[in-house]
Amino acid sequence: MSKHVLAQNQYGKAENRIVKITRQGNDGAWHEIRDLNVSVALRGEFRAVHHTGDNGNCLPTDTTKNTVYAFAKEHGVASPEAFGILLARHFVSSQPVIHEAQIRVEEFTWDRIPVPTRPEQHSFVRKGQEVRTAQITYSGSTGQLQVVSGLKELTVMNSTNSEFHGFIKDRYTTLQEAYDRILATKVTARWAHSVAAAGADDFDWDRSYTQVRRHMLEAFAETYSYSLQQTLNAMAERVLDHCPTVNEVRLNLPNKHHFLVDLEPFGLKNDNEVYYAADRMYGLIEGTVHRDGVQPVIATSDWITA
Ligand SMILES: O=c1[nH]c(=O)c2[nH]c(=O)[nH]c2[nH]1
Repeated sequence: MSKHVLAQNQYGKAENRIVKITRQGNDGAWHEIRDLNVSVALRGEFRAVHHTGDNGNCLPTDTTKNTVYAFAKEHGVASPEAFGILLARHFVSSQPVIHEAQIRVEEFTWDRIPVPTRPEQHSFVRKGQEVRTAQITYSGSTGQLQVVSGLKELTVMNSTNSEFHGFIKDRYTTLQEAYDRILATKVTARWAHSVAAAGADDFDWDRSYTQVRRHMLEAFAETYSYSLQQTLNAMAERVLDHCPTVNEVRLNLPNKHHFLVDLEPFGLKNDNEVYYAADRMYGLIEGTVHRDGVQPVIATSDWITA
């Protein structure tokens, strides 16, 4: 007989990252997304589980994770509250030993990227302002002024129009070819200006920033992508094409992987609807694109994380 008392206890799978895509319209081209972080905590008759190693009352945390993904497919995600209520009720009503369930939901919200060439269907930018950056170097001896503008933490997603296949396969390759995947990245961008020191005071830096940001977002949204590398190049080229004072663009793009959840074990078909949003590890795609004949100046050695 133990002298100690097992007091409050709970368990479950925390931080299930889930992206649910709902396709609407006759052709399914209009996408709605819900991007959630769902944590499950179960409370109930778990004394034996702790004391004797008898797991007869233990619904595995792995099952609670599967339930979250399966429920997204079966019931959809009407709202964080509605989804949480469904899950909490399910755990308590389906297992007599579970007396209470607490579901915590964080929702990451997204705006649509306005695209001039088509309705805003499947391209999104995460809500919340990015961080704008600027690095200015002025040399007293040469009188040279170098301005590198930039931004970081601008998270974007295309919920379709992205493929990745035809890559090298060696004995360590397990990646399946993808013909319709989510493409998401958190953009770090820097661009160097050719504005001469004499003209720097009259230059409209705010307007320039807005233009570069818009062109990068439009290129991200409009590019039918066969790799994030191709999207990187398209974004940088679009800026160079439209912003004459920009000489060079460097982009650091972590590939924020979204993996299709296997719902077959639960008799459910996953038609590219329910994704697991992984935060680590991630592909990191980086590159500089500059005008021909221009010497690149932007550092390539920065430490970028997703
Ligand atoms: O767009 C991509 N580029 C890659 O180089 C790569 N590698 C990988 O595993 N997935 C992807 N996706």
